[in-house]
Amino acid sequence: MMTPDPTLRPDRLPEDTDRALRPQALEEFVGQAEARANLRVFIESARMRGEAMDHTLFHGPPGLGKTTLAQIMARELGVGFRMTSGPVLAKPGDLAAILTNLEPRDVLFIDEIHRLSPVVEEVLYPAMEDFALDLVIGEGPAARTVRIDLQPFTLVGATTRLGLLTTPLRDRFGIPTRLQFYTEEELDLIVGRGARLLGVQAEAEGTREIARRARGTPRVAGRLLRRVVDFVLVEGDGRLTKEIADRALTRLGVDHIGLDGADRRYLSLLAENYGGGPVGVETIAAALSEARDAIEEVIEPYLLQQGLIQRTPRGRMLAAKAWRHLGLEPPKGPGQADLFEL
Ligand SMILES: Nc1ncnc2c1ncn2[C@@H]1O[C@H](COP(=O)(O)OP(=O)(O)OP(=O)(O)O)[C@@H](O)[C@H]1O
Ligand SMILES: [Mg+2]
Repeated sequence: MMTPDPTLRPDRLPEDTDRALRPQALEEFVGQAEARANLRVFIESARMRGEAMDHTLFHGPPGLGKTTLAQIMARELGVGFRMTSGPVLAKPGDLAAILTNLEPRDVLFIDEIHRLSPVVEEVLYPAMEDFALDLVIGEGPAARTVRIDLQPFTLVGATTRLGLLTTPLRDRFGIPTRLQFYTEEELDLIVGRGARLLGVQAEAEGTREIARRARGTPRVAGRLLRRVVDFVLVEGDGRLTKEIADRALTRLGVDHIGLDGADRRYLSLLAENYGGGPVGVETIAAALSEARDAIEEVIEPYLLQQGLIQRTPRGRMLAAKAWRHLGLEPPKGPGQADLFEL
């Protein structure tokens, strides 16, 4: 079995290899038409009023542009950008220090906001609602609460797991925005732009091939592009063609619909060990030796979107399309009948 290349996964690398390809303005940002159109209005309106834009929450699978959009928002609003993340904010004081140092109308970006600890989250409530910080001074019976005013700011939260956000936090975002997987056409534009930025001559069929196999995800498209460019330079004649893209991607274990080794291991497990399911996600995680979170956040969203698997109350099931993709006949046993009962 082919070991999946970890750098092809849409989740983050320690160092951000995406930086050079990251769009800087809303104008350059491809796709997410609805979100983009709405953001344009809210940004413009905030600018006209000279006020901080409403708090915004981006949610969706990794690599679809949440961090990118947060940075673009700050730039288009013409304000400062401060960035932190849920797990980094260990104590209420950590967040308080950041909040008291914000300039008027700044964007504060909190990544992985579903991983904020409850005591830190408490600090956010009055900050988001009233631009205020409630500090407890002293201890025991002498303790009292002092309210400190903050500069008005825009909190931008990002999460791959909307379901893990507490309701009070979720309710405080005026602009919740779900990011969708990208279409092949949109990814084609992103790959074409990337190729130009990397100074590579690309044929239309070549960028299209990468777009088709990018798992609906700009981050994956960017990584595949860089790998293909390596092949173009070393084995090709300097032009990114469909043939060299196909050869490179096949060598990297990315199949013709963009599934990588980990995706295929997931599908094969369901087919070969469980007759197509239903199988609980814990069982799948244990069998694949992957964290349950990684399965739910990284692998499954795309397989679900492609109609390769289904989520049922009793577990995950392989769809007919996945059986065919694996080159197998879908069984006509009771496993499949379950699908129609639901
Ligand atoms: N619409 C887009 N057009 C062009 N490139 C994009 C677009 N969206 C994202 N990218 C590229 O994909 C990379 C990943 O995007 P980003 O880091 O914003 O994803 P994310 O949603 O924050 O992911 P995570 O959940 O892992 O934090 C960016 O560096 C950028 O190069
Ligand atoms: Mg991000």
